[in-house]
Formats: sequence, structure tokens, C-alpha cells
Amino acid sequence: MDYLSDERKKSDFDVEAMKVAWAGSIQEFQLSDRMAKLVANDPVFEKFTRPMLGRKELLKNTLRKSAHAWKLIIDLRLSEEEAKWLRLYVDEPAYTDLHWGMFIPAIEGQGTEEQKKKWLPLAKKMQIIGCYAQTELGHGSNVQGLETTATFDTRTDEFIMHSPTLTSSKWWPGGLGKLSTHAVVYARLIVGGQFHGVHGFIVQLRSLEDHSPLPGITVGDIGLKFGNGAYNTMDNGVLRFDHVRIPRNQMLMRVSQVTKEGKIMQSDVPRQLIYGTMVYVRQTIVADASKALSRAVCIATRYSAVRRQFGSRDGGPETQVIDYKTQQSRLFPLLASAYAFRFVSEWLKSLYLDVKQRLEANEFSTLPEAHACTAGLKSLTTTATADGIEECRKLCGGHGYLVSSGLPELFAVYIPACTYEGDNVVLMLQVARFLVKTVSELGHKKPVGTTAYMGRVASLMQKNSAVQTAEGWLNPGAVVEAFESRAARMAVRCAQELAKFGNPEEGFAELAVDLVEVAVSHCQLIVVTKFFEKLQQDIPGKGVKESLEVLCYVYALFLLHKHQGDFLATGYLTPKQASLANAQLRTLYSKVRPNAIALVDSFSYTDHYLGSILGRYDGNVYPKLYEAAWEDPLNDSDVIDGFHQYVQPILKQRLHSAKL
Ligand SMILES: CC/C=C\C/C=C\C/C=C\C/C=C\CC/C=C/C(=O)SCCNC(=O)CCNC(=O)[C@H](O)C(C)(C)COP(=O)(O)OP(=O)(O)OC[C@H]1O[C@@H](n2cnc3c(N)ncnc32)[C@H](O)[C@@H]1OP(=O)(O)O
Ligand SMILES: Cc1cc2nc3c(=O)[nH]c(=O)nc-3n(C[C@H](O)[C@H](O)[C@H](O)COP(=O)(O)OP(=O)(O)OC[C@H]3O[C@@H](n4cnc5c(N)ncnc54)[C@H](O)[C@@H]3O)c2cc1C
Repeated sequence: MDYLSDERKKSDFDVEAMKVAWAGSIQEFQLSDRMAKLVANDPVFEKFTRPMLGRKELLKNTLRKSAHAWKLIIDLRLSEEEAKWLRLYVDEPAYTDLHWGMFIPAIEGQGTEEQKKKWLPLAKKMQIIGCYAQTELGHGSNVQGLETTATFDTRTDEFIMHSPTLTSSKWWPGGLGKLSTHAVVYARLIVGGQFHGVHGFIVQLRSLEDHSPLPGITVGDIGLKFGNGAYNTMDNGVLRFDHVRIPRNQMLMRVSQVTKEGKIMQSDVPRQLIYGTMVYVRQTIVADASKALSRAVCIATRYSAVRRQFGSRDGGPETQVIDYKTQQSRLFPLLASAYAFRFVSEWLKSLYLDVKQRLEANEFSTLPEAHACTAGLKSLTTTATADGIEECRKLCGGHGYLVSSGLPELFAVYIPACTYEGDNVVLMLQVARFLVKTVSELGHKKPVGTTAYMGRVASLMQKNSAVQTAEGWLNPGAVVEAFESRAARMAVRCAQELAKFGNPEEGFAELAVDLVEVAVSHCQLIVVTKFFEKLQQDIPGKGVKESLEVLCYVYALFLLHKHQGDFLATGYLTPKQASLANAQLRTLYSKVRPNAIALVDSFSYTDHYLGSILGRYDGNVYPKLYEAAWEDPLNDSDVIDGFHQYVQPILKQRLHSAKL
């Protein structure tokens, strides 16, 4: 029985066409759908019991699933793209994420042709397993502060990898703790007693025969992390080197080369390319944000349509909680954000692929913008998603706190995304640097790409919003101009404040809070703009474009309402115009309401991937929650183990004293 069928009948757009719009193309949809079903129908990938497993059992279970996934990839001859989707739907963080997601990309981006030829075939056949060992106990954000050393020995033509202090121990790399045979290790290059910056080195850590650590290497897991199950399926590790020797040709040498004689040769490639793997991964993390947020929103939306509280006067049905305006004002902006992040990630991927192509052709001019966009959007979308998942838990009331809702584990797995691949504040400060530089160059350099609006700064500083009615806000030009003006005015004001400091670095440190706000406003502008640009494309299917338009305005006007202080303080909006935007937002929520279930169905998630009783496709929540309670191991017996030993004596003592 489909308890949500009435809801599904209310929608006025073609859900199948929306699924294609969400996926990006019919081919992407079919590919993803095939992989989702393959995983959902395979009992090896069951995951409901995961949060109850002890650490060793949990990790072994993950290894079993990863091995099964690899067997499917080989047996079914899946392409790299299909394999990516398969791993995504298995939905269990594993050492393979870092092997495919960072170790291989690091070699691809920073290795020479010769190095790629040697290492990539081994890695791609999984004859070696690699991780990305950058962060240390003492330093993560400050990459130039890393302490591990790679000292060149001209006599033997080798680097000596060494961990000189406790704080130089590598700490956090996923897959390092128990599984990796190799790592790309970031270390201080020392040649002839001189420091030549931090570089990546391929280092073998474990024997390919018996997996034991090689001489001079101490390696292990760093211990339990937040939540049950969750990211504990990953062996984040600690690693120390005691004068470990590796051949010279294991330094990744696309950026700088060290010759046999100990000479440093710089190629034309900028040193920032050493950070290139992070640009790649940050871009994938934006896509992951839309997936994680859409999962949480799918659960909260379906459950909000099933759940009823209050409102019955004559014994009739109570009100579905999704009909409360307060519920809509918390849920629908998250639904809109999931779509907004999906489309901005699509754009970011194309930007990244363009930059990658240019880098391969030794053209580096667009790297700074790619860095700013990936860093800023990673920060913006992961912060909003982590907060959004927690909001979805609250939207599900008490039942959202049950592990069987799927939300606690999703939250626990997701929140480190605000920290890994760059702490979100540190990344926004990078965007701020880029923006301050753009403003300072306005006189002699035309801003392009995502900062092109800065070229119109004079008019953006003068012109105020012309919106007169709530309907006036349903105009892409009016909305985009509001976000452009706010971002430009905040950036210029901050640049003026910075100019008052004699030492720019001192000014940057003092104004850091304001600078982060400037960076956030710039990134929100990008997301809003890219959503409107998506709507310019041909989007087939009855009512699909119209529904997306509604979501686009919800996303933009929700942000405008939330940050109205900025819009008012910069003088672009009057309080009346801000309140008209809020009135329009209420109207938009009423338009989303009948389509809400169809909009989350369009994510096309299987019940397996959602992993939530509250978010079941059929809405059959209560019987399934009730059944699941009885499957808890505590309910294996009526009298719990430990009762006779620890509880009964207390009860007996009470009986005894009552008699007295
Ligand atoms: C649940 C998941 C399941 C499945 C997912 C599947 C696949 C996805 C794969 C992986 C994701 C999953 C798990 C995550 C694993 C996590 C891994 C990690 O965390 S790895 C470690 C990441 N570490 C960081 O991000 C460190 C952050 N710090 C930095 O990036 C830098 O140190 C910082 C930029 C902050 C400062 O650098 P520094 O050189 O000291 O400073 P400066 O500001 O002077 O910069 C110099 C110069 O360089 C420019 N620049 C900086 N970074 C970059 C870059 N990345 N690219 C290009 N350019 C860069 C900077 O703008 C400046 O330029 P100018 O001199 O001003 O021109
Ligand atoms: C689950 C998980 C997986 C990870 N996987 C890997 C991996 O595979 N490989 C790897 O190498 N690393 C990995 N990491 C490490 C991760 O990249 C770092 O933790 C991250 O870059 C943050 O660095 P940090 O821990 O040094 O934080 P810190 O920089 O110490 O941050 C602490 C606080 O200081 C603030 N702060 C720091 N610098 C500044 C500044 N300049 N201005 C203002 N505020 C500042 C931050 O905002 C934060 O609030 C992983 C981490 C986690 C949690």
C-alpha cells in the first residue's frame, strides 16, 4: 500500500522528466539508476545493523562490502563512472574512497608522465592501495607548516623520510590506519640543507607480501570517531617515519624536479599545483553536499506528509505537519538548497574540467578562480548541509532521533565535511583574499568569470532596488542585482577598511570576521546566479522548468530574508522591500506544497540508499518502526542480561527496607 499516493497525485509536473533534470542527462540518470538498483538488490550491501557493530566487526564488514563491490566492478566490467556510482550507493565510507578519490588524482595531477606510467596501472588494478597523507598531529590547515622531512641524499640518490617530532606524525589520512600499502606523503623537501617547500612523495608503507609495516615505519588507526557506525568504517591513521629511504624518482615531480646531483629545477608549472588534488576533491564535495542534503530532505518531507498532529475538531484526520507554515519555512528552503547545490555542482564540475584541460596544456591563468570557487562553494554547501541535516532531524520530531530514521548516521558521517579538505572558515578566508585582490586590481584589470560583476561596481554601488510589489521579486534581474549589489558593496567596504591599515596582513587578521561575511555573500551570489542560468537551458517535461523556477526563487528569497541585515545595511534595500520579499516567500511555499513529495521522489533514491524508516517510499512508517523496535538485540529476551546481578539486589533491598 502506498500511503503517499494522494500526495503524489497532487503534483503538477512530470516526475520522470524531473529525475532526468536532477541527474543532468538521460544517460546519467540511467547509469545512476542501474547502479542504485544493483546495490539495493544485493544482500551483501545491507546496512541497517551497521550502527550496532563493534569497531573490528564494523571494519571487517566494510572490507567485505568493498571486496564484493570490486568483484562486481570486475565481473560486470563496469566503467570508472559506473564504479563511482556503485561505491556511492554502497554508502559506506571506506579506504577505497581515498584510493580512488585522492591517491590516484594526486599522482595524475602532480606526477610526471613517467611516474604516471609506472604507478597508475598498479593503482587502477588495485595491486597497490594508496592514501593521501598530508595532515599531521600538529598541522592541518597550515600546509606549509608541516614538519615531516624528505631530505635528499646525493650519495645514494634517495630521499630520507623522517618524522622529527611527535607533532610531525601524520594524523587523519583515511585508509592509512590499516589498509594502505602506499601513500602520497607531503613533506618538507630539503636539499643541500635548504628547505624548498612542501612536496608530495610516493612512499610504500606495508609489505605487498604480508601487509606488515616496512622497516622504519610505525602505522596504526587513530581511534573511534563521532557516532555509531558512521565514519568509523574508515581507518583514519597515524604514521611515523624513522629515516625511511625511498628512491629519488618517488618525489612527484611535475612542479619541481630534483636532479641526481641535487639540483632543484622549477618547471613552468606554478607551485600551487601541489594543492591541485584539493581543488579536485573540493569540487566533488559540493556534489556530495547536494546528495547528502537531498537525502535528509527526502526523509523529512515524506515523514512530514505522513505525520499528523493537532487540528482535528470532529474526529476527522489531524493536520499533516507538512501543512504548518512553520514546518514549510524550515523544510522548503532546504529542499530548494538541495536543488541549488545540485546545479551549482554541475557548473563547478564543468569549470573544473575546463581548468584541468588547461593545466594539462600548461595554461594556468584560471587556477586562482578555480581555487576560490571550489574552496568557497565547498565551504558554503557543506556548512548548509550539515546544519540542514540536523534541521531535518528536528523536523521529524522524536522519531528523527532514532537511528532507524537514518538521520543520526547521515549527520555523523557528514559533519566532518565542514573540516576535511579544508576547514570551512579557513577556506572562506582564501575566497576573501581572492576578492580583496580582485577589488585592488579593478583600476587596471577587468574582472572575469564569477567576479565579472565587480567590473560594474560603480553602478552597483549607486543603484538601489526598484522592486515595488511582492510580485516584483519574481524577476531574475531584480534578484541577481540584489545579490550582486550586496556582495560588491560589502567587498568594497571591507577593502576600504583594509586600506586603513599600514600592514595589509595585520588588517586582514583584524577584519577576518567581516572578510568571511564578504566571501559568503560572494558564494551565495554564485549559487543564485548558476540556478538562474540553469533555468535558461532547455529543460524538457511538463511543468519541470516551472517547478524549478519556484525553487530557485525560494532559495534566493530565503537567503535574502535570512541575511536581510546585510541587504539593509548596504543600503540596497529598504525595510519595505525586504518585507515584500518575505511576503513573496510565503506565497512560494504554498506553490511548493502540492509538489513537495514529487520533488523528493525526483531524487530517485532507493529505500536502501535512504536507509530510513521515516523516509520510506510507501510512507508505511508506523508498522515498520514498531517492527524494527523488536529487532533490537535488547529485546531478544524479556529479562535483560545483568538484571539479576545488578538490579534485582537493589529491588530486594527496597522490599526489605519497605518491610522495616
Ligand atoms: C563520506 C564520503 C564518502 C564518499 C566520498 C567519495 C569520494 C570523495 C573523496 C574524498 C572525500 C572523502 C573524504 C575526505 C578525505 C579528506 C581528505 C583531506 O582532508 S586531505 C587534507 C586537506 N587539507 C586541507 O585542505 C588543508 C587546507 N589548507 C590549505 O589548503 C592551504 O594551506 C591554505 C590555502 C589554507 C594556505 O596555504 P599557504 O600556501 O600557506 O597560503 P597562501 O594563502 O599564501 O596561499 C598561497 C597561494 O596559493 C594559492 N592557493 C592556495 N590553495 C590553493 C589551491 N588549492 N589551488 C590553487 N591555488 C591555491 C593562494 O590563493 C595563494 O595565491 P596567491 O599567492 O594569493 O596568488
Ligand atoms: C574525517 C576526516 C577525514 C580526514 N581525512 C584526511 C585525509 O585523508 N588526509 C589528510 O591529509 N587529512 C585528512 N583529514 C584532516 C583534515 O584535512 C584537517 O583536519 C583539516 O584540513 C583541518 O585542519 P586542522 O585539523 O589542522 O584544523 P585547525 O586548523 O587546527 O582548526 C582548528 C580551528 O582553528 C581555526 N583556524 C585555523 N587556522 C585559522 C586561520 N588562519 N584563521 C582563522 N581561523 C583559523 C579553524 O577555523 C578551526 O576553528 C581528515 C579530517 C577528518 C576530520
